[in-house]
Amino acid sequence: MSSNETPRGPVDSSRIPRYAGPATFARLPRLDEVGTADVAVVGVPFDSGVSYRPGARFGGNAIREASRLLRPYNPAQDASPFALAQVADGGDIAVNPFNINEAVETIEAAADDLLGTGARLMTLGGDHTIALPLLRSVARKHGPVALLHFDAHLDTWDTYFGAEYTHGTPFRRAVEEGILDTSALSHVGTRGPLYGKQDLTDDEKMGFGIVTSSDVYRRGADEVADQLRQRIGDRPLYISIDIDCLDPAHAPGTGTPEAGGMTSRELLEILRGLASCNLVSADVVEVAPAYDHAEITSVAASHTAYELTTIMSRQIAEARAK
Ligand SMILES: N=C(N)NCCCC(=O)O
Ligand SMILES: [Zn+2]
Ligand SMILES: [Zn+2]
Repeated sequence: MSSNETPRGPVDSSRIPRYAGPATFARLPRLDEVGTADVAVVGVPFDSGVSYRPGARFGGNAIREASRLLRPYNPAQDASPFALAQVADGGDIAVNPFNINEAVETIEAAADDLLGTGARLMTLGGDHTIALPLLRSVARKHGPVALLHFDAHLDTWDTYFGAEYTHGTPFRRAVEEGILDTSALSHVGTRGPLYGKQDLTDDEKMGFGIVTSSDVYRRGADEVADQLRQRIGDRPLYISIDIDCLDPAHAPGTGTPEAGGMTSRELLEILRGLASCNLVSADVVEVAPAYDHAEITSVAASHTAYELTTIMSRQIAEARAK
């Protein structure tokens, strides 16, 4: 979208019932209907990298379905994200479910294409394996990026069954490849049993700081967001959200649930506290609708993606106004 064009927004739910028609994220136009977008929302139907329950390949479409109820004005950030910038749904990346190496390459190439048009990426669904190719592509454009990783798990393990590309290993690979800015790496929402104490030692050596789910509970979302914001500064930032950062009460529909997690309110509040960060792209992963009930998980995921797209749209509009 050029700066003098008005973005094409979502379908008007006061005229066309919000449950009618095929689902795009937030009822936004498809990318092919608008040509190019400032923020491209893209599904990544891939879950061949999981160590436990499969099903995150269906996450993107479940989030799109749950996002029908989102409305155009976000009072928490005092912004109408879809009027400030062109946000559009780019459909799904067609990923090989039988060959993880090829899937990783396909995701990286698709992300390169989209970022090459000038869009920021907001990906929906998939297992956490997909963060690696997305980070590779983002780092190719911006250089090593700061990473905020919301997750019950560290995802900095080495291999599973000898496999390097899995949903438990993307961030170790990313550190090895030099695509992360190791002065600004944080896990948020971490909890649950580990394989050994060494997991934490290894993770710290890679440069990660940890804000556990109990830290969030004790210190509160505002203080946590302030601390994260200071650490990130004005570096280009990638936010990766594994929906299992939430307590299973707030996100039952996921593959590796752990008790004692954050509430969806805490997650959304922390994200709002990061609104001034230079968010270049983001993902919401590990939504597995087969284990969901009443769309609890996909509703939480859709609101999470809404806050993230609001942050990106506001920044795009601010940069244009300068
Ligand atoms: N949900 C993600 N991304 N990772 C979980 C890995 C848990 C494990 O198998 O030890
Ligand atoms: Zn996880
Ligand atoms: Zn994860």
